[in-house]
Amino acid sequence: MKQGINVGLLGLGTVGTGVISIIKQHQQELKHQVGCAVNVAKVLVRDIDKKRGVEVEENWLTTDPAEVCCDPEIDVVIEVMGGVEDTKEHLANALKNKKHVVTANKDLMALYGAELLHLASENGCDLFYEASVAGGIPILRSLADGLAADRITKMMGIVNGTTNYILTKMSQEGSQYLDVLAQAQELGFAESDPTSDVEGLDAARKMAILSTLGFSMDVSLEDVSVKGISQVTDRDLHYCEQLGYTMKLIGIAKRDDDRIEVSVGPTLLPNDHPLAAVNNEYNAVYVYGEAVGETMFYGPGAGSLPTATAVVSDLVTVMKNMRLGVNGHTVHAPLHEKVLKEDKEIDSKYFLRMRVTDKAGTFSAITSLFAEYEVSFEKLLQLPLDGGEEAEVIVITHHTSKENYRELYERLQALEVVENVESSYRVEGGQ
Ligand SMILES: NC(=O)C1=CN([C@@H]2O[C@H](COP(=O)(O)OP(=O)(O)OC[C@H]3O[C@@H](n4cnc5c(N)ncnc54)[C@H](OP(=O)(O)O)[C@@H]3O)[C@@H](O)[C@H]2O)C=CC1
Ligand SMILES: N[C@@H](CC=O)C(=O)O
Ligand code: NA
Repeated sequence: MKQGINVGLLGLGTVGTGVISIIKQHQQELKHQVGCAVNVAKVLVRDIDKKRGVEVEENWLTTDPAEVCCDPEIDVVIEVMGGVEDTKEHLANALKNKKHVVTANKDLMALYGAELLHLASENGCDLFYEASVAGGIPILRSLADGLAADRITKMMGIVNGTTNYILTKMSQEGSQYLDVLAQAQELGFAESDPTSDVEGLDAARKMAILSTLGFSMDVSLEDVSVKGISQVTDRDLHYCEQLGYTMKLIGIAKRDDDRIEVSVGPTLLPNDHPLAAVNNEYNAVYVYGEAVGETMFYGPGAGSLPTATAVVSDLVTVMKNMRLGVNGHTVHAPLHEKVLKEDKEIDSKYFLRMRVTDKAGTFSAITSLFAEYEVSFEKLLQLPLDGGEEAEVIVITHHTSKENYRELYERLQALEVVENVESSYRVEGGQ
């Protein structure tokens, strides 16, 4: 093993700053674990003159990716810049130049993970991406190592810090959606374009990565049914509270007889459900294995130092592998062919909020339709709206298939007494 390991960074924003801080502050611990010093050699940024949140040494910064990805002195490239197509090219160059890669980039791994992992293997290099899912929680290594002997059947959790922060502040403090989103951006939780957070795409990418690893199937973003939180209103949250539920953006990946479903959407959880108590930018993932049963992983899902911890831990794994001479051996082709469930096989309970005409017969028209589709009510509320001519009906259904529910929903929208179905969310937990 040589005297020290040279690391090049692509990006020095929220996560990159945390990576440099940890490398500097934990140098003694790192050296103890891997037997040599960790040196930062080069850092790619867009703007060399920008003020940085950490002390930057002379000659570190560059705007030329080749100075990081092609420099023969650099052993490991840490990608914390984001982006997809150009970033993929930078990482492909790094791997072809025999550099190990650590990335926090779920957009990239959800789209090109398989291709990059094969390129890494071909070049005898490691490629690790723990920070890409649930920030500081060591969930990918738990699936790949700690639960490697088991057969995973379900993963369910909160995997986006920004939306959990927003929903927590809206529910608990009555904050306004746009104000809290701005706070999440300020705190460094949100993506550079927060649309991917609030529309559920970031969580969907993470669920695709989790399912690929957990189910050993090639699951892509297109396989994930996605709905975000941008349409969630104060009224929805008010009724959740009134009915004893908490709303969270939940990712669900389930396997039944080798047929899978993967989805992300605002979901009502009973207040005593463990995921209902996961607040702010914290994430949590339930993993069910046939042998182990239920396990739960909890921790900060976003933010500078928590995310950087995952990145630097991957770096430590690369360095331990270098010491043992076993880099580039982690890729496995998926064991199972991916088969997605049909909508008639996907089962759930639902919350519905409808604006209806407040007159005799409305209630019976609605209940008759539910009876026609054999969907029974778990909870039902009818409340007059201001003005007196309209009312709001809130329903929590018992279990039904996604296919049946979609048809019922369309028929409800078309009912003369229903002015509009204002919102509809999945409900998990309970009976
Ligand atoms: N923030 C978080 O909590 C988490 C983020 N991630 C992921 O980590 C990655 C980084 O996120 P984050 O640190 O928040 O992002 P930031 O926007 O804070 O930082 C991005 C950094 O990359 C540099 N950069 C971006 N594009 C280019 C480019 N084309 N050429 C050169 N430099 C570039 C920027 O340079 P400059 O500073 O000069 O503008 C900046 O230093 C993303 O993939 C994100 O999804 C993963 C988990 C958690
Ligand atoms: N924007 C992401 C950052 C971590 O992946 C989030 O909010 O979870
Ligand atoms: Na993680």
